[in-house]
Amino acid sequence: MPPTLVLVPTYNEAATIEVLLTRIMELPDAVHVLVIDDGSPDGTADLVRKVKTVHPNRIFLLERSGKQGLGSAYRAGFRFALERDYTCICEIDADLSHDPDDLPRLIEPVAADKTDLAIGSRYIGGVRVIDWPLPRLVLSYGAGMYTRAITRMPIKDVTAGFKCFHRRVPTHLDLDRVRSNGYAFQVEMHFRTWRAGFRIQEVPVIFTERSEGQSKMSKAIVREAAWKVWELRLRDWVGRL
Ligand SMILES: Nc1nc2c(ncn2[C@@H]2O[C@H](COP(=O)(O)OP(=O)(O)O[C@H]3O[C@H](CO)[C@@H](O)[C@H](O)[C@@H]3O)[C@@H](O)[C@H]2O)c(=O)[nH]1
Repeated sequence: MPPTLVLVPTYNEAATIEVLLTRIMELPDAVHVLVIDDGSPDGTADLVRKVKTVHPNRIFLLERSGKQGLGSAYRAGFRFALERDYTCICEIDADLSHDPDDLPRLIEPVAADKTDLAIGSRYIGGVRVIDWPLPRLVLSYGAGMYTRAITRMPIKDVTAGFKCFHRRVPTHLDLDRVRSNGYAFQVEMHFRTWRAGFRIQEVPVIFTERSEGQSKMSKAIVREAAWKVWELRLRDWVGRL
């Protein structure tokens, strides 16, 4: 497996972060983790430091002051990865809704140069979501239909947060231009990756609703995603993506 960095943004994920890190550490040694924590009041960073004492060379912690958004956390994570020698750069949620055992299935096609971005998809070959309340499932699935209708992006799970990029993708994309901060960050990265001509593959995964902690979904995040797709489409149309 090539040098791989798994980015984990966290805000109040003390209930699950230790288990997540321990499970990722069961993967081959080439897989490292960067947790980007936004000063979680529940002490998430202390727990990361605790697991880090066991794996000092594989776990990294970036501590930021105050909640600055998912997109901002990922931008910082990608910069960290690109300053170092990682070939594969993955994203995963901290709440165990994504199964860390699926990481090799996302890393392998990228490592074998069969694709530039492997997306862990909930919506190919049916709907693979466990325990999501119906309104949340309808919102996520509906957001996908809306986004695809406006952007024409050939991706089923447009808001997926579980994926693996080859480093050539974020190297090519100008991260300073990716301004979305909520879950729209995921849509914007997919759109820019696709429009830049990179290869994208969706890999079926099962998404299980978190049993601990709370989602950071908010009306502001939904609003941002709703107008962002129009902005991306229009920018692309006038050649100023
Ligand atoms: N550092 C940091 N991390 C954050 C912030 N906001 C959220 N996170 C972290 O980002 C991850 C995802 O946030 P959740 O709030 O758990 O997301 P969700 O509602 O379960 O979201 C699901 O749907 C989204 C939209 O479709 C997906 O983008 C996401 O991957 C997941 O599938 C979690 O690890 C959470 O701690 C923030 O402001 N700062």
